[in-house]
Amino acid sequence: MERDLAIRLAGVGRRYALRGPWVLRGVDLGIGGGSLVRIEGANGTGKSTLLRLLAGIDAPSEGRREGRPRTAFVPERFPASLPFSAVGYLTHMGRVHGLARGAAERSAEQWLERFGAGGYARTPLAELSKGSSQKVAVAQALLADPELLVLDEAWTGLDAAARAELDRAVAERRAAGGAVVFVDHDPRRLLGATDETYAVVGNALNRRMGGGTWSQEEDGSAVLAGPTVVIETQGPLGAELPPSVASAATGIGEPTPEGVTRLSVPESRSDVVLKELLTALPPWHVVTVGGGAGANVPSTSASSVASVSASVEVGDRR
Ligand SMILES: Nc1ncnc2c1ncn2[C@@H]1O[C@H](COP(=O)(O)OP(=O)(O)OP(=O)(O)O)[C@@H](O)[C@H]1O
Repeated sequence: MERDLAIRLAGVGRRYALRGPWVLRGVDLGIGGGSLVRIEGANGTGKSTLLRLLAGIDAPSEGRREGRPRTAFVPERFPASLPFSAVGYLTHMGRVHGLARGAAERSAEQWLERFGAGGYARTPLAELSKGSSQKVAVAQALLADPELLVLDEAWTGLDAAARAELDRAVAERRAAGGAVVFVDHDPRRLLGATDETYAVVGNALNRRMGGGTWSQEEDGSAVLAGPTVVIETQGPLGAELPPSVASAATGIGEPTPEGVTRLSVPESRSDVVLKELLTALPPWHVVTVGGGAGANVPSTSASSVASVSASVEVGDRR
């Protein structure tokens, strides 16, 4: 494994029953030390499944998790009925993470203070409000300085001050060389700081590149506003996508064994992307062009792409 990678999933698949449907398949994901990675996707696509695999609290049905960083996880649902006080639970977790008792107690109290929950330190977990138990869930993950911090909707339920404190804690972890992977329903969460964004689509993980305007659906899920176009394209054997195409795409699928790559592109940029593909040296073959989320364009076969191809002038080549 490369030295600077905190963790890698290699060819990972997960399904919950023998011969059941694959929730995830063929996931290759390397997370570098110090990086901040966002995972997104519609409800039920497998984001939490992916985070549990990264955190090592669930095992892949196929493929491997490589690397053994000291890992902490904030689950989507915190088991608030555990028979502990807040500080008792955190001290216990500190010891599980390898801290001595005194250090665990000090760290527990400091993190509760930081999240504005110092006043609840002696309160039984079962008596805490939802927001206060979320503070304990977050403190639990931070108290042992993890090398890999995995956050599943960790901001949900926190008040504004605690959300800002968690943002600061994420920045501190990264500054110390730790990697942070997160899922959050708010598309603006850590927006300027995120190094990479991946979307779970189908049962695959697509790296999302380029811009796009995010909006929020009524159910709280995030969607890319504006129509998108799906382009299937086949390049010369082993060729990388032209960089201008990669940066314009909002989603890039893993190539099929035949070398066909599926791209999601904002409709407003699809003409430019098609032109870039067709004028690349050597050119990429456009297999299909079709409507993605909210797209106005009907699915078309490659033959109708000829009109785009015909309008491309070689002089435009960059
Ligand atoms: N322990 C489990 N046993 C059986 N099926 C499961 C289990 N955990 C998740 N699944 C199934 O796997 C699929 C993906 O679930 P997962 O919770 O990973 O999605 P998600 O993208 O995090 O969803 P959400 O956005 O709603 O939180 C769903 O169909 C879910 O029912």
